[in-house]
Amino acid sequence: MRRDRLVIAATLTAIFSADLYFVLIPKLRTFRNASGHLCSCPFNDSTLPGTQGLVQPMLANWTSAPSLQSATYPEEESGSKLERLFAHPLYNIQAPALEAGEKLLEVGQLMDYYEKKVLRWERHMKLYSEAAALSNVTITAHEALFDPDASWVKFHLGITRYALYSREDPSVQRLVHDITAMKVINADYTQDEKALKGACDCSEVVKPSGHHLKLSLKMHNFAKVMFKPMRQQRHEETPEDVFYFVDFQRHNAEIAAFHLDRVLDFRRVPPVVGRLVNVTAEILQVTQNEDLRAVFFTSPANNTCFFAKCLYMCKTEYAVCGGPDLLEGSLSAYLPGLSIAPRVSIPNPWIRSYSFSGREEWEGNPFYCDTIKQIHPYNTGNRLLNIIDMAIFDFLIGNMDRHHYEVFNKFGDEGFLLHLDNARGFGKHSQDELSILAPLTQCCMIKRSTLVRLQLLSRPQYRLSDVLRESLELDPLRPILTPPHLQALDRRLHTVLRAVQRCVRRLGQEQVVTTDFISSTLRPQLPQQTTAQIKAASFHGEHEYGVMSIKNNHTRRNFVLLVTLGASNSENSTEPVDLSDINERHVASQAKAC
Ligand SMILES: Nc1ncnc2c1ncn2[C@@H]1O[C@H](COP(=O)(O)OP(=O)(O)OP(=O)(O)O)[C@@H](O)[C@H]1O
Ligand SMILES: [Mn+2]
Repeated sequence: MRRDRLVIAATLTAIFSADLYFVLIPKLRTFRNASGHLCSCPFNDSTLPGTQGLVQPMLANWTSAPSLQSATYPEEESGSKLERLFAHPLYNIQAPALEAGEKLLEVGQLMDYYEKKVLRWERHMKLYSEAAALSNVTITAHEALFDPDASWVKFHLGITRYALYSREDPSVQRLVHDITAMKVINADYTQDEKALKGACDCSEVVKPSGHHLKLSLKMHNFAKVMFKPMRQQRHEETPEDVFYFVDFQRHNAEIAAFHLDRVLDFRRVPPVVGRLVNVTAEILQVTQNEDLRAVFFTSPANNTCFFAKCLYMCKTEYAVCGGPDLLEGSLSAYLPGLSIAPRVSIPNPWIRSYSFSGREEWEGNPFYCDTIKQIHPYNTGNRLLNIIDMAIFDFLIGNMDRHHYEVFNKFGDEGFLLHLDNARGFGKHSQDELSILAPLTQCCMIKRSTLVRLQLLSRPQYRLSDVLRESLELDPLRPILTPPHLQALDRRLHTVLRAVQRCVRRLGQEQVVTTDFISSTLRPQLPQQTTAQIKAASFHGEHEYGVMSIKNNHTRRNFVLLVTLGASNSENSTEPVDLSDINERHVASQAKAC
């Protein structure tokens, strides 16, 4: 009996030792190797669930930038993630020197325009004060002074064909700060609401949309901002049964969208900042519009409130109230006026039906993008890729209300898209509206420059929710987004990356990831040995990548091109470069990447 026990014990020990030696130890070794640094391939981390087979090889192909390696920035590294993001080479690419016509406005032209506006305002105020004195009405007249060095003027002057502002432009930070302190000298309905003249077709639930309670505020230095008051508490989610087109406009969504746009490096949203507005002193007492004054009332709780003039919503239960006078709101810096910088508003090809039961073609036709690709301006240039950027942005914020987009006339088809009006974003954090991504999933295209930034933001060292949280901390109305909204951003970012992954599996990287339109569309039309002049390049020797704006001799157009180059090429950066040469080198460095 005792011998039996001994045999059993000996057998078990033998089995355990064999298991330890042949199974457990090798497993531990593999695990250690996997989490170790055997492969120096960048982006080689596990931050993208379910992205094996796409993101790692894809990114390995694109860049061998050591600065992107986890080894350089361990996850727990302290310090500002936002600063680290903006210090990253991808966010420090030297912009090409601007050529004539690439700026939206010239200084002289803008100054003449504003001088005329200031004179008109002064004339108007003189007449208004005289009329008020005659009728024995006291008005609060605030001093107004135009300052050509004001940050809002600098913002207008800094708009180019590439973006609303440049990364390094200090005037945008200054403007955001200034807006919180500027004195309001006039308040009025916005132009589009004025066009409604108080009429509202109640058979159309959505359009026209004069019930949003947005106002335009003029400041003491002639800056103009659009004010959207707070209508919803931060923690409230849009109820399930509410259609997106009757959803509230959220002031915090406007603020968060500006910050997100900056973090994504799009720079297509005008600066927005939160501010506590005194609705009595800064709206009621400064407005000269009788209609606006007429919608103010005092609530039973003695708070000053106002409601929209639209008949459909002219009910006091839809009013917003100060507490008793102060009300949170978003203030968005106005773009230069339409008479000096005309813009065109274009229906979004992926527009939704603004009725209870309607359906648009794209919702039922999986080949819808093929049709769009044939139509001008989506059949050439960057327009369709810009629409896809916008769809990604809207998917991240959960905005289903992108019925139109605007572009500056001056920049023609190659201009960037303005992402105005993001107030219907951030309505639901617990739900991701996949249909917003339709332009990406149906067209299966994405700019390489957008994708690399999204991938960077999916890494723990630059996690989107972390950098955005930090950025939003700069706003006076912080916290702007609740934690679930921030977490939703990370989840949605991975959804975008997975959508790209599926496209690449189906169609191949060449077709899906567009080097800002050079590789798949333009190159085949070019003669074999077409040369391209690099206007500006930013090489980060040790990082081995650069972005160049090249002027193509054949088409005389500029492109931003992301390429992988060896460190030794940096001294060639001002030499004319052969396109096919770039691609050869690109391929060569891809091969050695991992
Ligand atoms: N920062 C800005 N500068 C200049 N114009 C702006 C700005 N923001 C918005 N606008 C203009 O005002 C219009 C209405 O603004 P917005 O879309 O934010 O309000 P809305 O009430 O939601 O209107 P709609 O329902 O038509 O979208 C925009 O289409 C745009 O032309
Ligand atoms: Mn809108």
